[in-house]
Amino acid sequence: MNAADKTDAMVLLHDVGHAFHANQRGHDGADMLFHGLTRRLDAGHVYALIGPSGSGKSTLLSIIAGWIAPLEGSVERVHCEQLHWVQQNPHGVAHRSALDHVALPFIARGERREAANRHALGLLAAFGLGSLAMRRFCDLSGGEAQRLMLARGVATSPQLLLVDEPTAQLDRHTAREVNDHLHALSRSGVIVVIATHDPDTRDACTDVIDLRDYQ
Ligand SMILES: Nc1ncnc2c1ncn2[C@@H]1O[C@H](COP(=O)(O)OP(=O)(O)OP(=O)(O)O)[C@@H](O)[C@H]1O
Repeated sequence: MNAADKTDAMVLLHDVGHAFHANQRGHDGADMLFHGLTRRLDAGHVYALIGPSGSGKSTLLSIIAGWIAPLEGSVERVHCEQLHWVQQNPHGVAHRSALDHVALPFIARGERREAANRHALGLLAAFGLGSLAMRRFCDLSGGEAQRLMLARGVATSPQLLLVDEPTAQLDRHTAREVNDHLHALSRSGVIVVIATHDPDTRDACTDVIDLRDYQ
C-alpha cells in the first residue's frame, strides 16, 4: 500500500473521557484518567500517543479500537472496517521466514503466491528488512522482529493500525532501527496510532496526542 491508496477512513473523538474506578469519577473530570479529548484522526498520519505511565495511553488505544466504551463522549470510526493491533512483544511462527509472515495476509486475501511475495518484499524493503526476507522468525533480532510486525500490520491492509510501545523492550540502538523506519507507516495510507514513552518514536511520528493536555 502507498500514499496513492490512501483511504477516506477517519476516527472522530468527541469529548472523550475515561475512568475505571468510581473514585475517579464525578469531580468535573478532575479525577478522570483523561477527559475532553476531541480530535480527528486521518489516514496517512502517524499519531504518537504520549503521556506519563498510567495516564491512559493503552486505555485510549482500546477506546479507539472500540474494545472499551468511553465513560464520557463518543468515538466515530468512519470507513474503519479493518483494524490491526501491533503488540509490544513480537509474535511470529519460529521457523517461518520473514517473507512468509508478510506474504500470508496477501494470500489470505486471495493473491497468488508470486504476487503476494512481490507485495511482501516491497513492504519488507520499506521496513529495512529486504535482505532478511528468507531469515526464519526465530533468527531475527528484537528490532528486526518488531519491524516485521509493523510490515505485517500494514500487509493486513487495515484502515486503522494501533501500535503499543514498539520500542519498549528494545535497547537504544535497536529502538533507533525501528524509529528510523516508522516513516514507512505514514506512506501506508493507514491511520496509525502509536502509544509510546520514547521521544525518538514521538519525533518520528507526524502528529502528537499528549494525554497531559486532557488531564
Ligand atoms: N481494566 C481495567 N480496570 C481497572 N483499571 C484499569 C484497567 N485497565 C487499566 N487500568 C488502570 O488505568 C490506568 C491507565 O492504564 P493504561 O495502561 O491505559 O496507562 P498507560 O498510560 O498505557 O500506562 P503505561 O505507560 O505504564 O503502559 C492505570 O492506573 C491502570 O491501572
